[in-house]
Amino acid sequence: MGVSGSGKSTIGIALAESLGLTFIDGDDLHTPAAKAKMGAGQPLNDEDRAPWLEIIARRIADELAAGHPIVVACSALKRRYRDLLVSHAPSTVLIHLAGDRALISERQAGRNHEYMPNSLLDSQFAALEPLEADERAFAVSLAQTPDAIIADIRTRLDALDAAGASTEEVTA
Ligand SMILES: Nc1ncnc2c1ncn2[C@@H]1O[C@H](COP(=O)(O)OP(=O)(O)OP(=O)(O)O)[C@@H](O)[C@H]1O
Ligand SMILES: O=C(O)[C@H](O)[C@@H](O)[C@H](O)[C@H](O)CO
Repeated sequence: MGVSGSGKSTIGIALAESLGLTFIDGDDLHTPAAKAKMGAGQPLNDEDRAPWLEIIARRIADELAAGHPIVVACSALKRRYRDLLVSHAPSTVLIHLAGDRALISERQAGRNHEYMPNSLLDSQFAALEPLEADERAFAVSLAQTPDAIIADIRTRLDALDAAGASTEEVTA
């Protein structure tokens, strides 16, 4: 999870490969209308995100029901969004790719996104609610190479496993 440009797709793909799991990018599950709204420079609101989060939550539940632990990239900016995802898959581990706005803005400048303008970064930070202590979650710094981030995540997941928490599905 994290704001636009935090590395969810990049790290999600690499993490899924590293863990031998399927990867699902929440961006691929947006409706054309939602993509058009963001493309027009309008941030999504709670009403816009609700059906999208439901679709992601159902995909997670379906994959887990079929015995396929997965890695999912989803902004999951607000606590109640994360609670919805976790309600469908209680074993979810949320991983926040956290970093400062300047670095993320720099990274956004280096890519051409299908629809997301860099101008929406402030609205992403405005919507972002930091992880809370009771969430089965951790933050990792995005100010590292992708390989270092993957190593960091795997260390933290192993620690969760050692603590007896099975990690069937992670959300980046
Ligand atoms: N750890 C990293 N180090 C350097 N560059 C990175 C790192 N992670 C991602 N990037 C680069 O930053 C840009 C944004 O990454 P990415 O598209 O994965 O973010 P995202 O969170 O999925 O964004 P969005 O939600 O807008 O799709 C890409 O150009 C990507 O190659
Ligand atoms: O929650 C949201 O506002 C959206 O999911 C955005 O985060 C974009 O989909 C994604 O970041 C692509 O840029």
